[in-house]
Amino acid sequence: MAEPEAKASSPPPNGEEEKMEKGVVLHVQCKDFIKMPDGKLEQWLTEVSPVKLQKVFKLPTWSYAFVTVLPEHKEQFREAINGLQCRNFSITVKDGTPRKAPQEGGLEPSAKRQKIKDFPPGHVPTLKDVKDKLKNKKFGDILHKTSPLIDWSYETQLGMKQVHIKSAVRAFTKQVAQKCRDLNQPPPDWTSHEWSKGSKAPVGCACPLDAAIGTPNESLEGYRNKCEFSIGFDSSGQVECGMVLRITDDGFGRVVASCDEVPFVPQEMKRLCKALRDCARSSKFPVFERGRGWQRGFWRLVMARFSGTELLVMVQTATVSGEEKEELVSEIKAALTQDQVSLPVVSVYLQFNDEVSDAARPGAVLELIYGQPQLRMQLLGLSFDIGPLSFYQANSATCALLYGRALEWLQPEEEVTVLDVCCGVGTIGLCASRRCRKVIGIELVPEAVESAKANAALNQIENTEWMVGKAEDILPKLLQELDPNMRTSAVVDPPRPGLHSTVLRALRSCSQLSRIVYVSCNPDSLVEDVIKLTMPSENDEDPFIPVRAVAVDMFPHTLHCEMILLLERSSKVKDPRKHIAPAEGASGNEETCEA
Ligand SMILES: C[S@@+](CC[C@H](N)C(=O)[O-])C[C@H]1O[C@@H](n2cnc3c(N)ncnc32)[C@H](O)[C@@H]1O
Repeated sequence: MAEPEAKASSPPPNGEEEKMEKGVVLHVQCKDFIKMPDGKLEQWLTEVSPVKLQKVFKLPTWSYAFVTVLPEHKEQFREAINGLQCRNFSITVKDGTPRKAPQEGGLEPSAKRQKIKDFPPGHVPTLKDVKDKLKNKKFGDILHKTSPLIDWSYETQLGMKQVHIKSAVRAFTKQVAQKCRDLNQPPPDWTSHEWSKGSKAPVGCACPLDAAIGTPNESLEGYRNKCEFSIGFDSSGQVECGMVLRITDDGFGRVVASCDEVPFVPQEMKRLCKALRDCARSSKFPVFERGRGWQRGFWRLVMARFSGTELLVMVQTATVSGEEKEELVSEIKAALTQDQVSLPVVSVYLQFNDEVSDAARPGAVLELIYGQPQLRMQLLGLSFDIGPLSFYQANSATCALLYGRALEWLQPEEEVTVLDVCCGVGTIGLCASRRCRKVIGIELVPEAVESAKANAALNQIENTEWMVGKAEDILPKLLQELDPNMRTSAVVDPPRPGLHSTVLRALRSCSQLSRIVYVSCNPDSLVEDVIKLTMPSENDEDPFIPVRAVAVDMFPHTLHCEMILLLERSSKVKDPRKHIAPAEGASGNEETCEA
C-alpha cells in the first residue's frame, strides 16, 4: 500500500497557452507513465504517434500526460494510441482541458464559466464527486486543500470510503463477467447475482464487505507519523515552511502555507516547521526558487517522522559545499536541537537535491548531521528501526488495525511459508513470522531491506529471509524453485500503480500458493490486478476468487482510501449459492438444493 503524500496535490499544467490554443489537448493516461521521465515519454509517444505532436506535458508524479495535437489530427491520434500497450498497461486517451492563465486572485475563467456548485445540505457525495469538485477549485484554503472531507462528520467520511471500495469490488466483478462474455466463454460463478446473494455481498459484488475500519477517535488529529513540508514563499511573499497551497501561474513555483490548521499534522511537527521557518528567514542562504529554464537558492523541503515521542528530520537543500556547508549544518542544528527550541529531535539528515523536481535522485547525497541514524517505532508488540528513506505506514494507530485484519485473513499457520511482496521494512512479515514456518520478504529499496534484516534481529526473529530488488525480477524464479509441497500464502502491498503483470502471472501460476491478502492504497489499480488474478483461463483450472473485502481509513479527512481483499483458489472456496434458503413453497431438501 503506497503512502499518499502529506502535501497538497499539484493542479494540472499551465503555460504555453498560445500553442495550446492552436492545438487540441488530449489527456493520455497509462499506469506505466508514472515510471517514465517526461522526456522519455515524449520520445516514445513521438515514435508511436502517426501524427506530429505539438507538445507533451507530464510531471514526474503523474500517470498521465497532456498531449497537444492539431485539431485535424485529433481523431487519428486517438485511434492509434487509445488501447495501445505501453510496457505492461494499456493507454487511454480522453479529451483534455486546455487551460488559460488564472487571473490574479480569482478562479480561472473556464472554471468560473463552469459554475462550481456546492453540494446541497445533507447530500453525501462520493469521493470522486469531491475530487472532481476540487479540480475546479483553484484557490482554496490550506485546510480544505489538504483535508477535503473535513466538513463531513467522521462517520460520514467512513461511509464514503465504504462506498468507494464497494465500487471497486463491483467494478472487477462486472469486468470479469464482461470480458468472459466478450471471449465467448461462460463468466465464472462468482460473478453471478445468486453467488453474491448467497455470500451476503452487496448487489453486484462478488464478495461481502466488512464494516469499514476507521482511525480511532483519539487519533483523528495529528495522526500522521510522517509528513513532508515545503520551504518557500507564502501568498504575501514571506518565507514559510508548510504545505503547498498552489502552483504559481508559470507552472513551476509553489505558494506555501503554514500547516498550523492542518488536522493530520502532529503538534511536534507544527513546532518543527516554525523552527525551520524562522531559521530559513534569518539564514544567509536564500530559499530555493525555480522557473522555466532557471533555478536558484537553497532551502527546499523538510521530511519529518514522529514515533510518538521522538522526531527524525531530513532537510533537503540544493548542494552547498566546503565552509558554506558547515555554516548551513550549524544553522540547521541550532534551529532544531538547542534547548530553548525543546523539540524531541533525535536524528537530523541533510539531503542535497539539484533537480527541478522535489523528488531527489535515488543516489542523492544524504548525510546524517546529528544524532542517531534511525527512529524506533512500536507496532503490535514489535520494535522497528527506520531510516529516512524507507516506507513505513504513515498512521501508526490505524496501521495496527490494518495489519491485524490482514493477518487474520492470511492465517499464517505453522506449516505455511508467507511471502511478503513489497515488504518495506518488513513490518507485515515480521508480525506474521511468529505464527508461520518462514517469511520471505521482497522489497525494492535496499535501505528498507537492511532495516527488515535489522528489525528481525532486534525482535529476535529467525525464520525470515529478505530479498532486495524488483518483485517482477525476483518472484518468478523464487516461486518456480519453491518446494512443490510447501504450503504458501502471500501478502502483497504494492505502491499506487499496483503489481507488475509478471508478478501477477507468477502468483497465479504457483500451485503451492493458496491464499493472497491484497493490501491496496489504490482501489483503481487493485481492480485491474484482481481481474488478472481471477479471470478464468484455458491453461489454468484454478484461478483465484475474491472472498472478502474491507475499507481501511488510514487518512481521515482526505480522499485516500485503503482496502484489503482476500483471494483464495477457486478449488478451495465453497459455493455460497448452496446456502441460499429455498424460496417459500419450494419443494426439496438441502441435499437437492446442493445438487
Ligand atoms: C505500500 S509500501 C508497503 C510496505 C510494507 N508492506 C508496509 O506495510 O510497510 C510499498 C513498498 O513497495 C516497494 N516497491 C515499489 N515497487 C516495488 C517493486 N517493483 N518490487 C518490490 N518492491 C517495490 C516500495 O519501496 C515500498 O516499500
